[in-house]
Amino acid sequence: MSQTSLLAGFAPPQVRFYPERVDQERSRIDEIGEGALSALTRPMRDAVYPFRARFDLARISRISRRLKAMSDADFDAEIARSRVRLRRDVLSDRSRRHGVALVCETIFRTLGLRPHNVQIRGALAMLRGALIEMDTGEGKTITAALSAATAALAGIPTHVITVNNYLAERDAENLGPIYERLGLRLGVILEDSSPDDRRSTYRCDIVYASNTEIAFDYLRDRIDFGREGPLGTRAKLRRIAEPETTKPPVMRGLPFAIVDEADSVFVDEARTPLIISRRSDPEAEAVWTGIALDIARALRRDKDFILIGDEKRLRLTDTGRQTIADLAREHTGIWESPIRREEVVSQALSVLYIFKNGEQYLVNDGKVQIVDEYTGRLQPDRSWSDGLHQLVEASEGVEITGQNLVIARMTYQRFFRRYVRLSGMTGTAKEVKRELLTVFRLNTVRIPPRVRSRLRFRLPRVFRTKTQKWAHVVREVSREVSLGRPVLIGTRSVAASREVSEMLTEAKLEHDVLNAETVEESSRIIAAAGQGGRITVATNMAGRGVDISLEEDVVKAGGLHVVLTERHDAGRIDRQLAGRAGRRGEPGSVSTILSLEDALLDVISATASKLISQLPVVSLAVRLRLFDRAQKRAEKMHARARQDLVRQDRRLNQLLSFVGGME
Ligand SMILES: Nc1ncnc2c1ncn2[C@@H]1O[C@H](COP(=O)(O)OP(=O)(O)OP(=O)(O)O)[C@@H](O)[C@H]1O
Repeated sequence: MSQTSLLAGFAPPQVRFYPERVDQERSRIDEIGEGALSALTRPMRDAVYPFRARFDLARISRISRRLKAMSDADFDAEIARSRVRLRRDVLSDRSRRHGVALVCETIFRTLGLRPHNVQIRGALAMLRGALIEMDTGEGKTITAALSAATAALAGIPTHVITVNNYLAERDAENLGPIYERLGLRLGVILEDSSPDDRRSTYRCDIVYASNTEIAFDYLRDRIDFGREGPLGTRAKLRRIAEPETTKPPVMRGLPFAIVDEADSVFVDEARTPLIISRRSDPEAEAVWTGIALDIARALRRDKDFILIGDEKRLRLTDTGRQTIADLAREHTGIWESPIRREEVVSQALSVLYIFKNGEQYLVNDGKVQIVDEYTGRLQPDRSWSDGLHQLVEASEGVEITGQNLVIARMTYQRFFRRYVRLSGMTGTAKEVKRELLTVFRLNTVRIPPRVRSRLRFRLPRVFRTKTQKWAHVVREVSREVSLGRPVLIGTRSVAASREVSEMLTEAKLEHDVLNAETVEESSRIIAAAGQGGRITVATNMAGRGVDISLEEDVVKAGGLHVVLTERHDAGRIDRQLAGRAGRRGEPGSVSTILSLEDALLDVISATASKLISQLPVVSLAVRLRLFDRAQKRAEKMHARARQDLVRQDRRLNQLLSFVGGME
C-alpha cells in the first residue's frame, strides 16, 4: 500500500497500482509541532504568494492570447498535443499554467464564460494542494473544474467531492461539455449506482460524488480486501486462489481530491464516523423495545426520573432505579443486569420525553429518518446506534428494523488524509483554519473577492418570544415582497420551516418550502427562488452551494433578501446562508430575527438566559452577546467532540494493528 506513480494505469482484474497515502500515525505532539512550524513560515508564504500569483497570471494570460487566436480545429489539435505534454511533465509549475490556460479557453468555447483571475488563482492554489477560501458566489464550481480538468489532463484521476448528490449531479451536468471537449471521461456516483456502475465510473478521469458515497465505497473496498487494501497479501492470495470470482476493487485508489464546501465535509461531517454494519433480528428488537417503553411509561416524572439541562437530558432517581428493578423482575437477559436495564430504560425515557418528530427525526413512509442538525437534510442511510433508533421506531408504532452491528468503522479525518493530493474550497474557513492544518495538513489560502460585496446586513432583532419573532418575520417578508424582491427565509429545523410556512399561509403569502420533505423539488424551487415577489422557506439545504439566479427587475429592486430566523451552532453556517444574497457583486440584504426562546441558547446555562429574558429592559447588545456566547460554546463543544473522535480513532487503530481486523 504505497504511494505509487499517479500516471500508472489500471488493469483489472490484476490490481497493480492503487495510489493512496501511507497512513502514518502522528502523535498530538507531531501535530502541534507541524502546526507551529507552519504558523512560523506563514508570514513568508503570505508575502510571496501575491508575487507568485501575479507571475502565474501574467504567464497564463500570454498563453491564453495564443489560444484565443486559434480556430476550433487548431484548438482541438492543441488539446491533443497538450495532453501528451502534460502527462509527461505531470504537474510541474509550467505544465500547471499551460493546463489551466487550456482549460480556461475550453470553458469559454463550451460555456461562453471567461474564467476570472480569482478563479485561476484559486485553481492553481488547489493544484498545489491548498484549501482556498473564496467568498460565496465567487464561482467555485468553475474553479474546481479548472483544477480537476488540469489534473486529469496530466493523467491524475480526480475526485470532485460535494456535500450532497444533488450538487454532484448538477455540477457534472453543467460542466460536462468542458470535459468532453478536452477528451476527458466524466462520471457521477449517485445513491442508486450499482457496484458495477460504480466500478466503471471510478475508471473515469474525473468523478463527481458526495463525500458519503465516496468514503463508503472506499470503506466497502477495505472490507473486501482487508486492512492492507487491494495491493496487500490477503488480496493477492485471494486473487490466486479464486481468480474467477475475485473482482477488482470498486475504486482505483485515492490520487487527488477537490473537496467543495470543505469546512462542512472536513469539520461538520467529521463529527460522526463512517460505519458499515449488519442488521440484527428485528423480532428480537421488537421484544426488548416493547418492554423498555412499557417500563418507561410506568415511571413517574420528578419521582422516578428528572428532566435536566432545559429538558434536554434526564437522570434516574434512586426510587426510579428501584421501580425499574421491580418492573423488570419477570424478564430475563439484559433485564437481569442493573446497568444495562437502567441504560435501556433511560434511552426509552429520552425517546418519550426529549426526542420529537419534526426535530431530530421525521416519520416518512413508515420509516424513522434522522434529520441532520446542520444541513436540515434527511439522512435516510443513517440510524442511531445502541438501540435508540429501534426505540424511536417502537414509540412511533412503525415497523422495527434490525439494529446495526458494526463491521467496519473509519473517520472522515482518516479517509481524507489518505488522498495523495488533497485540496478543497469553501467560502467560510477562517475559524477552522488551524484544525484543517493540524488534522489534514491543509494550508488555507484566502482568495480576495473579485468585486466588492454590496450585501447589506441589517441590524439584528431579538424578540422575547418565538411568537413575536415569527410575527415580525411575516411583517418583514410581506414588506420586502411588496417591493418586488424575492425573499429566502432560513430555518434551523424542519419543524420551524413548517411553523413559518403555516404563518405565511395564514397571512395569505404564497411561498415554497424547501426542506428534507420536499427534496425532490429542489431544482424547481431553487430555479424559481430568484423571481420578484417569490418567498422561499428553506432549512440549511439551501445554505450551501445553491445559486439563486435573479431576474433583471429583481436586481433593480435591491436583489435577494435573506432572513435568518435562528443562529446555528457555528457562525460559518449562518454566513453560508447569508451568502445566498449579494452574489457576484449583486445587491442584496440580510436580516437576522431571533428570539430568547431559540434552541441555540440551550447551550448556555438555562438560568442565565431565562433570567435575562425576564428582565424588563435588556439592551440589544446584551441579547446579541448571549447568542455570541452560546455559539462560541457550541463550536467549542463540537471541536472537542471531533478531537475525541480522532483520539479514539488513533487508539482503536493502534489496537487493531495488533489484533488485525477491521478498518
Ligand atoms: N467566470 C465567470 N463568468 C461569469 N459568470 C460566472 C463565472 N464563474 C461563475 N459564474 C457564475 O457565478 C454564479 C455563482 O457560481 P458558483 O455557484 O460556482 O459560486 P460559489 O462560489 O460556488 O458559491 P457558494 O459558495 O455559495 O457555493 C453561477 O451562476 C455561475 O454560472
